[in-house]
Amino acid sequence: MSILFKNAQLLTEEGELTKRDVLVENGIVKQISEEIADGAGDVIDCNGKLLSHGFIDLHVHLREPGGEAKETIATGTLAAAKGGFTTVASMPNTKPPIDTKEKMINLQKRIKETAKVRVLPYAAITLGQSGSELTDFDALKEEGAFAFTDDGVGVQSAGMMFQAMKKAAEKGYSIVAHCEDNTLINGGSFHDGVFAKNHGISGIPSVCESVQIARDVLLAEASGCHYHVCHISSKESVRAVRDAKKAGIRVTCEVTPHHLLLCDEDIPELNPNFKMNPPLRGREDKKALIEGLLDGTIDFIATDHAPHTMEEKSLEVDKAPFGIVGLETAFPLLYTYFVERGIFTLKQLVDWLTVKPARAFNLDMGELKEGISADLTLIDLQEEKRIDASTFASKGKNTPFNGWLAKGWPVLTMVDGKIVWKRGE
Ligand SMILES: NC(=O)N[C@@H](CC(=O)O)C(=O)O
Ligand SMILES: [Zn+2]
Ligand SMILES: [Zn+2]
Repeated sequence: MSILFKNAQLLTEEGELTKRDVLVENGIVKQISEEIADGAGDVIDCNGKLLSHGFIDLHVHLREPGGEAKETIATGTLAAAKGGFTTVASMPNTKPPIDTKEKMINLQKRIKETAKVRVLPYAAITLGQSGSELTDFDALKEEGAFAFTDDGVGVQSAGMMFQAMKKAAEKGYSIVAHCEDNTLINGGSFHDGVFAKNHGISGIPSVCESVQIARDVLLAEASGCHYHVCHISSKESVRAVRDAKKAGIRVTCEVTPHHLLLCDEDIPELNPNFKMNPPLRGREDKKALIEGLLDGTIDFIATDHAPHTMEEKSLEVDKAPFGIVGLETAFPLLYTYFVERGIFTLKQLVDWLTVKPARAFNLDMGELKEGISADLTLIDLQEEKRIDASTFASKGKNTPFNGWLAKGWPVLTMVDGKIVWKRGE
């Protein structure tokens, strides 16, 4: 079984685009050269489109088990494939949360049966994500847990977090944190900034996140564990991570496309599609996130794809759940609003979606070169269209970007040498 990609554009180490042919054989990238003659297998004429290593999203919510009305492994991973992602890491805040070996075994079975792309399942740090008792890390790891997180809630007690980190450090596991101090949420749905003020509502202050990051980097230092911060959103948080990295602490962090693209001034009205956790912060915060990516404080981009049903998102804003979808719009939005505007280079953007997340977690993937598993995505950088949530493969249509014009749409996604999604099919 072989597939030959003809006339593709590949990014070089220096960030230049060069024309190459790429031969995939038995699931492996067999050869990359200027010209490869047609053989017995299929030929795909890329016609100058960008061929990249498949994108890696280490923060998605697939909602199975228990949340199938919002998303399933099948629909979420099809959405991933449509967005050019070949690997996603799924969050364990399902119903019930993935906190025991048995639940992990069942989840792995469902992944095997229904996933369209690679899925790396996270397990919970604490039983029921309740913050009071650690899960059995070793047993969960044995069943393929990717790392440990209570995403959806912060681990409230420093003592519990320290225990988790010490245990993780012993075995070389990663602790991944949603940072949110429950005593500082303030009953808010939006950031404690201009939007909340204009609407006379209470907001979630930045310290709600940053105090927990500051606490955790010190715990990471004392325990020696690899500590990763989810969806970093405020300028103080970026500073805390920057200082920690300078001090030699093993901390990494991710930022979402929506926190890079939007701030609270962009929220048009009390609209649940602009409600997510952490909230869209101020203009200065958005600027700090972009700077943090550019100076290496922020390691990579992850979508925090968080689908909810139309019914849930039609509730009044304070009753609607937090979260927005992101898999099918991440690349075109970032390409259009950052690369085309000269803020990021194409190489930087692709690295933040491929090799950078892989490196942060020591995954042996992320670079397009001979010998790798053929996880590839083909992108039409010229195609421009309006985002239309009704066409999403995801069950979740909850996006603040509906109607936005964006360029750079994936047209084909391959995992392990198999085409898992192709435009028009
Ligand atoms: N990001 C969100 O707003 N929501 C996530 C939870 C989370 O990522 O914290 C969800 O599970 O819906
Ligand atoms: Zn979270
Ligand atoms: Zn999340």
